[in-house]
Amino acid sequence: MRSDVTAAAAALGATFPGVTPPDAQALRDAQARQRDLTKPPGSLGRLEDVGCWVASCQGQCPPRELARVRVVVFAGDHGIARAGVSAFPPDVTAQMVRNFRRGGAAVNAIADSVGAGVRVVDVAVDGHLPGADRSVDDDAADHDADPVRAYKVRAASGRIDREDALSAEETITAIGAGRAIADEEVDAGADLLIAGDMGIGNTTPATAIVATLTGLEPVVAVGRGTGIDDAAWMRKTAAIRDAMFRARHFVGDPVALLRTIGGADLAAMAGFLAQASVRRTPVVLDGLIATAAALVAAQLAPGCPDWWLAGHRSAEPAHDAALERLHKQPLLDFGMRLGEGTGALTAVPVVRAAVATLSNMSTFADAGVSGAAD
Ligand SMILES: Cc1cc2ncn([C@H]3O[C@H](COP(=O)(O)O)[C@@H](O)[C@H]3O)c2cc1C
Ligand SMILES: O=C(O)c1cccnc1
Repeated sequence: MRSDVTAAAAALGATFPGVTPPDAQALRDAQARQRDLTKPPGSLGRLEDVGCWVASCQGQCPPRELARVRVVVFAGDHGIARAGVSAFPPDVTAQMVRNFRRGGAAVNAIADSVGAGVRVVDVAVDGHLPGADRSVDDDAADHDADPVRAYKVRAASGRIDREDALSAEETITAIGAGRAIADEEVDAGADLLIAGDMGIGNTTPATAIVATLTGLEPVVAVGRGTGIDDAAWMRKTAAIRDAMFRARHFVGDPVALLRTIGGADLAAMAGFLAQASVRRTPVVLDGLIATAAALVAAQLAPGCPDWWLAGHRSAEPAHDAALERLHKQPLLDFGMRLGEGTGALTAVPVVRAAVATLSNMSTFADAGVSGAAD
């Protein structure tokens, strides 16, 4: 039976109001201020662009220091994981959710180091897998009242090479869940949002979505995920080929794409990323999973990519294609391939440096420093 929360999420639906662009006047003010600061014009390189982007998102120059950076980790299992496409067993998803809650995952460590908050949402974790570690849920005394499960759509999305990931109703509920979560975060004062992922097998639907939307051949798009061997890579490539065939008519239909070859986590992330833009809140994109969801969100709510910055370039080949399609140049290129929001979080200090320089440096006039010779 549906909870009040998921019914409310479904009511939000997949039809988005228009996305308004970041503030053009604040952008011009920021660009002018960059020229007045005590440095040769342009000498801070892309840091200057990032600072200007934050100012335009905030609608003010100089921009405010980021006070509440939040990462929401969308956890969900995928039926395709049973096809041997990952180096790890599906049980790891639920086990990692427990690890996130205890603060022991990479996302927790990096978030702590950059002063960000982490929220985990179980949208489709499978708690009943054969051989699953049942003890992972022991921490939650009352499962129904557990906030991590408030937006649960289903247990594991469908096996996308053979069946739809979601029903039509589940797809709308999942998109609405992501929207509701973005609303909650913005209402609680978030000034920078990150979508993270946790779900064994999730590079398979993410790659299938990116390849479908960018026209990539599966053999070019498929990466090693958690570190699969050649045999698993061949199984994964076949699964992605079959999934792409099932979705071939849905290149222009983002809701159908999420339903056929996405999943509840990807749908919720897409809703979250689109709604952040509706709410005029900047986002740093993470790796392949988040960027696959972003490509779909860009179809759901045209104009939302203006509110996004690419945090890093994942080692996954399909991530590059997705970034290119979004015209995004990533801030970092560290060979990271973890997800969870870790790549985006690692880029947060760069964003903070961009804001700090634009806000706190003196102008030539204030500091009594001579400008460039005529
Ligand atoms: C311990 C562990 C922690 C993770 N944190 C994120 N992922 C990431 O790796 C998985 C995707 O790769 P694939 O498609 O190959 O399964 C997802 O769980 C993703 O969130 C993890 C994976 C593991 C094993
Ligand atoms: O780029 C990502 O987000 C990614 C890559 C590998 C495994 N999990 C996530």
